[in-house]
Amino acid sequence: MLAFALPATYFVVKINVDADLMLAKLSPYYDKIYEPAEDSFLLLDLFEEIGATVANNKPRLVVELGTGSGIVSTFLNQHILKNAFLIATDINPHCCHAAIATNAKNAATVNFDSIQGDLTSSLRPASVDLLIFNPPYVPSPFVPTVPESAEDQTWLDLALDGGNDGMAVTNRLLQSLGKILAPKGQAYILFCARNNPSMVAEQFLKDHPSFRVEKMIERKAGWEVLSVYLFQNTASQKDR
Ligand SMILES: C[S@@+](CC[C@H](N)C(=O)[O-])C[C@H]1O[C@@H](n2cnc3c(N)ncnc32)[C@H](O)[C@@H]1O
Repeated sequence: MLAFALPATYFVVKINVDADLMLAKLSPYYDKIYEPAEDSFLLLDLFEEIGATVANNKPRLVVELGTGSGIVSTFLNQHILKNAFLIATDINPHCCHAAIATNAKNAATVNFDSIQGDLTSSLRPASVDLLIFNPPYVPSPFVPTVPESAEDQTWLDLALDGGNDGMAVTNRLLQSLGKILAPKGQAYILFCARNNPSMVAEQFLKDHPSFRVEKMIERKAGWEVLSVYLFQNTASQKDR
């Protein structure tokens, strides 16, 4: 079992990946960023299980989109991918600060940074070897508008509301995946059952014949069923 801690300024917390989570909500970020939850832990459990395989691929640039507290990318940095460069991105600036603090608390390495931005907009095409995204996946009437100032109180609304079918944000990523992944690059994307992930995967494969898609893990979380799918670019450098 792997132990993990978030910074004291954020949560006083020690997480055992399989079990306990104790939060003391004392932080400057509290109420502004997404607290680690069942979806975050599903990703940690998956990477704990397949960590050796992921590390064997020797990804050089690893990007977590929508990093929230930074728990997933810090976990990867600390336990799985010690030689990669990790970028934790989020549209919410408070998450970028929290992710840097979480990493500094746990891994204290220089191979980690954070960028505020919309999905992959700040990244070079064909540059990402490993991409991870736990998106706003909950079906909702609309996707909240992005606040104009850091002081706005509505940043957290962007964490869960995913618009129609909960797929508005994820669909935008899927449309850019073929462009942003490096040759042989991989993306691990989390879905809830209401996103209809098997249908999404089928349609994606029709549009992207050079990809392979596989369901990696699925778990009931309360009344929701969560899963993580791997989208693998099988095109090599030569094919591009
Ligand atoms: C469900 S939370 C996941 C947080 C964290 N990765 C975790 O697993 O605990 C979704 C995150 O995506 C971010 N987000 C929403 N829309 C985004 C966008 N267009 N670009 C980048 N990040 C976005 C939210 O701010 C939020 O931090």
